[in-house]
Amino acid sequence: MSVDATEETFRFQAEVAQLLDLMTHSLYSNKEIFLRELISNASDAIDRLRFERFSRPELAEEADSDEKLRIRVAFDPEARTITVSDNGIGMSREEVIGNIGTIAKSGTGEFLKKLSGDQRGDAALIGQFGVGFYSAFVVAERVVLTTRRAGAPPSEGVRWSSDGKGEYTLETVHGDTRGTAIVLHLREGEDDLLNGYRLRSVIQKYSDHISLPIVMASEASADGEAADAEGTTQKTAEETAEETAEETTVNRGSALWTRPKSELTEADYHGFYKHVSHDFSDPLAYLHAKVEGRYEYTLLLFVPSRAPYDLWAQQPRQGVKLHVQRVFILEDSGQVLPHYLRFVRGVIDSGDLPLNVSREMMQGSRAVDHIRGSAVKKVLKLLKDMAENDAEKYAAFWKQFGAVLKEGVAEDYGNREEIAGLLRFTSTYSPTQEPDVSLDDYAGRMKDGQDKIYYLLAPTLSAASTSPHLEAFRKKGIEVLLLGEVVDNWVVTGLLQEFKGTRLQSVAQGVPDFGDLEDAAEKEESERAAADFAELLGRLKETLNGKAWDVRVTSRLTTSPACIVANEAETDFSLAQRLRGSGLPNQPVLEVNPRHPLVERLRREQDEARLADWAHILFNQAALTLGARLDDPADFVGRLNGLLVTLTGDTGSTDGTDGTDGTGDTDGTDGSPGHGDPGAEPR
Ligand SMILES: Nc1ncnc2c1ncn2[C@@H]1O[C@H](COP(=O)(O)OP(=O)(O)OP(=O)(O)O)[C@@H](O)[C@H]1O
Repeated sequence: MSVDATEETFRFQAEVAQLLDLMTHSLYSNKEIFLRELISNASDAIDRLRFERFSRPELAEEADSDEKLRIRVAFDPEARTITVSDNGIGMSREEVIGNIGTIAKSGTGEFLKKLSGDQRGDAALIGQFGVGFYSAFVVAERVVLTTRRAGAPPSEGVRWSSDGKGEYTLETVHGDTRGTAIVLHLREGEDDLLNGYRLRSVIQKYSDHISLPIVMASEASADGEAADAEGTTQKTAEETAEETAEETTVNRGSALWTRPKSELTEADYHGFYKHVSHDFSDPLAYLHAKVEGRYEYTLLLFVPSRAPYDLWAQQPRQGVKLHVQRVFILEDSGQVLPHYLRFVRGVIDSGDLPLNVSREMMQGSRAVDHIRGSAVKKVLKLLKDMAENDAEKYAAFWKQFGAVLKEGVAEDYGNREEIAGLLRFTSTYSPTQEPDVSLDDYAGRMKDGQDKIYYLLAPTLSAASTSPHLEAFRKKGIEVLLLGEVVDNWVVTGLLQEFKGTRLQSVAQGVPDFGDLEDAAEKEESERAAADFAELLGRLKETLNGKAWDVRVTSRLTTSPACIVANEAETDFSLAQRLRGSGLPNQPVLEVNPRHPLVERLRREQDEARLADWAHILFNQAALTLGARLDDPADFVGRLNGLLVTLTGDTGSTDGTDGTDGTGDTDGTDGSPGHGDPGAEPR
């Protein structure tokens, strides 16, 4: 290629510079993966070329009759370079600027924040993020990429060059051939890579499953024999015939998912997973199914062992690649697998779709509907089998993806029951906060006479597990599911009001209903307490007018004086709270425990102002136990301090019995307690 005089210098996007720096340090112990990454990109580039040829026939004209789409790996011991080239789609100048030297992935900022500087942890994270092209700098001190876009004239070749230190140069060059060549000028001390045997074995280890041929120049037969003696590569007769005298295909080169399961080892599947997912770790589970009948398709789907970095990003990448007759067509963006299975990676290959299928066409396609239905069922079955046969593995899955799977209860009505069976919760029976209870577990150990599945929603699991609402349930030994994730609201309130015929009931909504678990004596006691406390309740209600919709006595508390619950007709308070963003239900009800000494004492409180202080303090305390925010924290503190000073009796001026507030308050303007706090403003 001849060089054009115009050379421009650009700076890397700040994130790229940061990532490059981290990458070169944290990936060093696994430096060979640069080859896997560059081959993977080359393979994607050829896939894209094949796909574009369907919609742009003029690109097809470019192809020679004997054109062989391939990836080539070469090395030059003299120049100390390794070159990875492909005859795929190539890049225009704009594409080079947009793709190389820029990170266009959503969630990059958050991802970078997670990096700690700890080498091992960062290496795993970076692997998950997808190191891609930049991994070349782990072994290279300079990388030169030369490319020409398919369909572009030879005069529009582009050369990108950088030492990875913050800047790169671009120049226009004469590009004789379509595609991309990446030349790595190795760092000092990396000469062990300049070895055909080594490169072949790295390719076979990481890239054997790439469905395109990866070719290398044939070396002295000893080298070739050594590679074959590894026994990892068996070529088809066709492939062997295609090889030139100078070049041999190093990998097997057939689409892995088309091969019979019996031929494939776990290592084959794991290697392929790393290619499709750009993940470093092995998958947690996978399924490989060839379906024949009305529609014919192959599924090779993986459940990763760790959540991808962008799982919660606005537009997370869906990781299933749709193929039609082995040709890559597009990455699923929700047409094939639903959003709640967005963590699944893999390949779906269909023989029933046209090669020029577009996202729009997929929407109305019966074949796609059928494949989707079957793929979802198979993934749910895979998870069910994992849950039944390997609880530890399933717990690991749940930790990473449980919150996403819960979305399925709302998103996938048809599979609601199956998904509900896969959910795991922490309950009052759990020894730790680990979610280890399924709805079936719960249903299986319900008490005689218990007819509901009880749950408590709270902003966090800790708030749920210490909530006063659980007191009576704990005393009666009734299990309660503790729900502390945002998505739990949607799981229980709207969509999963019952599980296999048993109703779900919040323990913080309406009047507690223990069904047959409440005996006659308890009922009688509750009724008597309601009558005995009627006057106090009326006074409290008046005081809390505008704050609490009602005040009533409850049997749900044993040790706490009060709690806040949602009104029967309301949605569960936790949902309301999150919708409003405040912390309390729209029309909360304050429930007081008639057996608590504080409540008992209040019944005798004659001083209306002091009663008002107690009422507000009880209300706000109850709000705090919900993990809610107080609307008026200063008022709460003022009232509380006022009462504390009264209780200590050490006011310096009064003993609290003279009708004043006993706070040492000197202005005496309203005579109400609560103003002894020097910081509190008058109400
Ligand atoms: N050989 C190539 N031919 C054509 N385009 C390429 C090639 N290599 C890289 N690219 C372009 O550069 C982009 C960035 O590559 P990079 O390897 O950094 O990330 P990626 O492949 O998109 O994702 P990942 O980081 O997960 O590997 C690619 O998406 C592709 O558009």
